[in-house]
Amino acid sequence: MTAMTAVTVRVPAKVNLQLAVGPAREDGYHDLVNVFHAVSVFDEVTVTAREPGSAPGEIILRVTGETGSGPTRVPDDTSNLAVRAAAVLAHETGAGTPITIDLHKNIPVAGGMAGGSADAAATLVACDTLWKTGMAQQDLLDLAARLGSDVAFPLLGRTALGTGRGEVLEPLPCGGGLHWVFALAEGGLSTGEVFRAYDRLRPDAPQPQCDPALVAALASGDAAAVGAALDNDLQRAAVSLRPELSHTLAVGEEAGALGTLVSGSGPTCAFLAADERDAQRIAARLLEAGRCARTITAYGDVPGASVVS
Ligand SMILES: C[C@@](CO)(OP(=O)(O)O)[C@H](O)COP(=O)(O)OP(=O)(O)OC[C@H]1O[C@@H](n2ccc(N)nc2=O)[C@H](O)[C@@H]1O
Ligand SMILES: Nc1ncnc2c1ncn2[C@@H]1O[C@H](COP(=O)(O)OP(=O)(O)O)[C@@H](O)[C@H]1O
Repeated sequence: MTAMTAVTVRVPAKVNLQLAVGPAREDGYHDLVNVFHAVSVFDEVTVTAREPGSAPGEIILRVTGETGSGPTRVPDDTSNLAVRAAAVLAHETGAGTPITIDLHKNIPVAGGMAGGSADAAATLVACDTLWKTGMAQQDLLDLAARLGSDVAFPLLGRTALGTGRGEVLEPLPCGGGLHWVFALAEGGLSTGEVFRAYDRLRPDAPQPQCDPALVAALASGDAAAVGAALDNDLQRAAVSLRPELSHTLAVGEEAGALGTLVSGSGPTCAFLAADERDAQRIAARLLEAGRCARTITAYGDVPGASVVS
């Protein structure tokens, strides 16, 4: 049998159906109630073993596709979350052999859809497979949480409730498919800056609570009720940094979306549609109104990071 030399993993983006944010903690993070929902916008991560004799531990990174621009551009050095994920797994297991990581990105960069976290999760799965480290799911989830608050979720995918800083996950049943339109903005927003704007706007933030109406609507697959329950505490903060987002949200509302909200820390706006045709119609209206750079239609929920070859 020949040794495996390359592993490709497909990993989804997320939208947050509820994002309730508590007050700033002493460690600078915020306690969250974060209802993650994985959608059919995928990055692909391929990890390839390099020739024996290459410097051990050295990781080469290549990034293609949606790479972003300006200060939020995807880094192509060791600060890239995918490289950090491979390095952490190698360090924990002692298994790291020289690899090349190819990221093919479709998830909008710094758009509040957790593309970097998705790449890190996919890299953990790809390296675990290539290096045959045989990590238990819970060990991968723990490693993921060390890399970032959002990195554990794309390992699970589907729909899940995240508490703590978002890394403590519990799957939530989603009884029916949901159809989405995402309106992409020019340039990204820094997650840390959005949380800081939130602290200025809500110095009195209460402890976050999960909305039972959303959980019930999801379980029964009632898209209209899910739309009515969508809620994001970071939305005001994101709009305060990018006032034009309020116009984008208004176009979706006028077009009759079942629900509208900023995705996570933004600036991507998410619109829940009744079905795929409705999603195409809302996307066309957003483009006609000239209120976004680009649209993507997608559905959820979808599985988490999985090996495709
Ligand atoms: C807001 C959310 C919603 O899912 O994601 P995005 O919409 O940006 O993708 C997440 O909470 C982002 O998760 P992630 O992007 O992994 O954040 P991290 O790397 O852990 O933290 C980046 C910065 O965000 C702030 N942060 C993050 C998570 C949290 N619970 N409280 C925070 O205050 C901190 O300022 C931290 O320095
Ligand atoms: N693999 C990666 N893909 C995208 N961004 C990355 C990656 N690794 C590190 N980053 C950094 O993380 C920032 C946030 O990117 P991203 O995860 O796409 O957005 P968000 O946190 O808004 O969901 C980027 O601006 C970039 O500087």
